[in-house]
Amino acid sequence: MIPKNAAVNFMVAEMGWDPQVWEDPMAFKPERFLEGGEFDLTGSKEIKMMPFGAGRRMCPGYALAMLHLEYFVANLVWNFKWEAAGEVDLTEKPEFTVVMKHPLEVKLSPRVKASSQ
Ligand code: HEM
Repeated sequence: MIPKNAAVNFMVAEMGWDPQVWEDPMAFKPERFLEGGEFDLTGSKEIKMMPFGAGRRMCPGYALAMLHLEYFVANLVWNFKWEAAGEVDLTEKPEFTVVMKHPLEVKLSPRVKASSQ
């Protein structure tokens, strides 16, 4: 029984580390977020992650935010060549949010496009 006026916290990060929720949770597998993958952002079928909250008060701007983020990342990949400048170490460090213990260093170079002028 949850007492009246109790504050209820969801352990959102733990959800992401739970092998009962995610297959091989610590593996870097971005393809799991492809359409048709094990990823459900709205939590309509089940709640496996909740970056935009869940339920009736879920972020109403999530579709706009996702469009913007996809557009932003797509442009970064389209306009720049990304190469690791050293060893890539995905070890985590908890701060206000979870950050990389050894920050990623990249070598960025612009993808030169043929000018139309
Ligand atoms: C990456 C971008 C964003 C993230 C991670 C995010 C995340 C969230 C989260 C976690 C909540 C609380 C949901 C809950 O209480 O269960 C929320 C609420 C809300 N968000 Fe977002 N949001 C984003 C972008 C946006 C955008 C672009 C808009 C508007 C254009 C927006 C408008 C709102 C509003 C109005 C609420 C309050 C909804 C309510 O209380 O009924 N958000 N958002």
